[in-house]
Amino acid sequence: MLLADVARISREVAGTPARNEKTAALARLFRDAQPSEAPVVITYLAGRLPQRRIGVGWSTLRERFEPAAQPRLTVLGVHAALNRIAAVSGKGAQARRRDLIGELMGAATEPEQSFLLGLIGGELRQGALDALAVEGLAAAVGAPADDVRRAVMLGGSLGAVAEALLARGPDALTDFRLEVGRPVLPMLAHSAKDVDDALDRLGPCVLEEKLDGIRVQVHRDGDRVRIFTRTLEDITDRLPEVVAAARELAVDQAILDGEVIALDPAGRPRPFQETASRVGSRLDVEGQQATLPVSPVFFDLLAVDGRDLLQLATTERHAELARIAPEPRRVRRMVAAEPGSPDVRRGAREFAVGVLDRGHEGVVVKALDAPYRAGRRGSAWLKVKPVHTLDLVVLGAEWGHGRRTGKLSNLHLGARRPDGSFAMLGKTFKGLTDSMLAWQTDHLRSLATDDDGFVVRVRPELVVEIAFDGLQRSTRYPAGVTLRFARVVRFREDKPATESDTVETVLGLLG
Ligand SMILES: Nc1ncnc2c1ncn2[C@@H]1O[C@H](COP(=O)(O)OP(=O)(O)OP(=O)(O)O)[C@@H](O)[C@H]1O
Repeated sequence: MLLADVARISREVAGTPARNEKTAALARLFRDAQPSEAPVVITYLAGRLPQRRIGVGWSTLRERFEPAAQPRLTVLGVHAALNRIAAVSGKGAQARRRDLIGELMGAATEPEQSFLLGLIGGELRQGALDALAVEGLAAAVGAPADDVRRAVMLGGSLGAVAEALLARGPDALTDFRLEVGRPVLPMLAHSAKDVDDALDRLGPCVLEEKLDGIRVQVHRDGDRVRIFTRTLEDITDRLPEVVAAARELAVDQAILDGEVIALDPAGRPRPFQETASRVGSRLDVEGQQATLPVSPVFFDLLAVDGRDLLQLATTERHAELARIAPEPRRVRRMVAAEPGSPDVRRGAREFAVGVLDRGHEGVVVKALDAPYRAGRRGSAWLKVKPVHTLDLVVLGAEWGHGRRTGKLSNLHLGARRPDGSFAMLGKTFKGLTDSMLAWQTDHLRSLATDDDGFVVRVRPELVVEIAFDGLQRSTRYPAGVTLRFARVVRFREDKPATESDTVETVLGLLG
């Protein structure tokens, strides 16, 4: 398949507001794709690079390259070229990368050049593309879209499902079952205003402490244990104590959902940043384990000894979890089977206060009869936190002055639009400690697409959690609102930009 075909369909999809036209265009493209091309085509359409980063900076991308007259670049050829660029390292790497980009751009026509530049610079991102691609793929192979969606959820990757479907048709869907060792996307929560609001919306439910750690999915098969993050990254080697804890469970095979968290000797949580840096680090694991051990605390069980529990009700899954995991390895919970009763409501409020007193973040309230909806932000789980924060995406940062000279400081913050682009909501440098400033300067430089000496624009990938005192209407910002007294709480490296808060959520807070 030619890159030109992908670039053309990408423009068509972005250019029409009609969902059925978008899906039809994608279906046409998939019908023409070879199975092995599908995973790359899908990431390109979503505006992502399979290599994630290729180490090419904005100064190279800004250069003009003479375009080719005829389209002849193939998708797999471009993929291989970008792999070569990503692999360049050592002395003279910049110049070598520039040469390779020059070769690639020189072989591209003008529309292909602008597609490639958008792709490498992160400007083509289309957040909703994966959902559309599922529908396009289903239409291309004649399979029900729901079945394709479920296969993606259980297979962990749209690319793998697409490749199998294009190779073998709808029969391939039976390959994608819940399997120990293969992670699935976790179920996510919506927000509720307070405990009463959550009880009203859910009916019979269970309240659980919301631990402020890092979400993990732990797979155990005999002695083999694997640990995955919420973005399905394998972090087993970083957490030997979690592996050991999983081996102690009274079970042979299981998939567990939970949180890892660093606790002090009294069982109170240590600051989130400590847990996050421990989980994020591959260096000196043994030393770190000695100084900052983390504990897994589980709240769900997806499979046990060959049985898939996803369709079972919360109550039944929790009963199975209680059977295999001892109490300290499970979150504390309180069942509210009759949420209409004043006593139960009072008890629920007291439970939430007790959770905060123990230093945790809030509660997650879950409907008792709900199945586990992997990969979905379902309305069966509602989180209640006393401090409202937003997870926004860094769009750029300004060079600091005075004490902050040479550091990237004032952050430009964006909320996600339905089409995957971002609307800037405001700026802040409040709440940033010296070590956060140093970290963000390094990190944002690696995402830079432009630097005019005042503002560095970056690929919209870094999520930051922002506290604020309220919203105010503003004609200066595109969504018509800005944040009052915004301050950075922490970086959310565990959260992809596609799951950051949306403009709709922000406008909903205006009341
Ligand atoms: N008992 C619990 N049940 C479910 N999730 C929990 C629980 N305790 C802590 N968590 C964490 O809270 C998150 C639930 O909120 P959500 O699904 O919206 O993810 P999030 O956007 O990362 O949320 P937040 O930023 O509030 O942690 C989970 O991803 C998980 O990491």
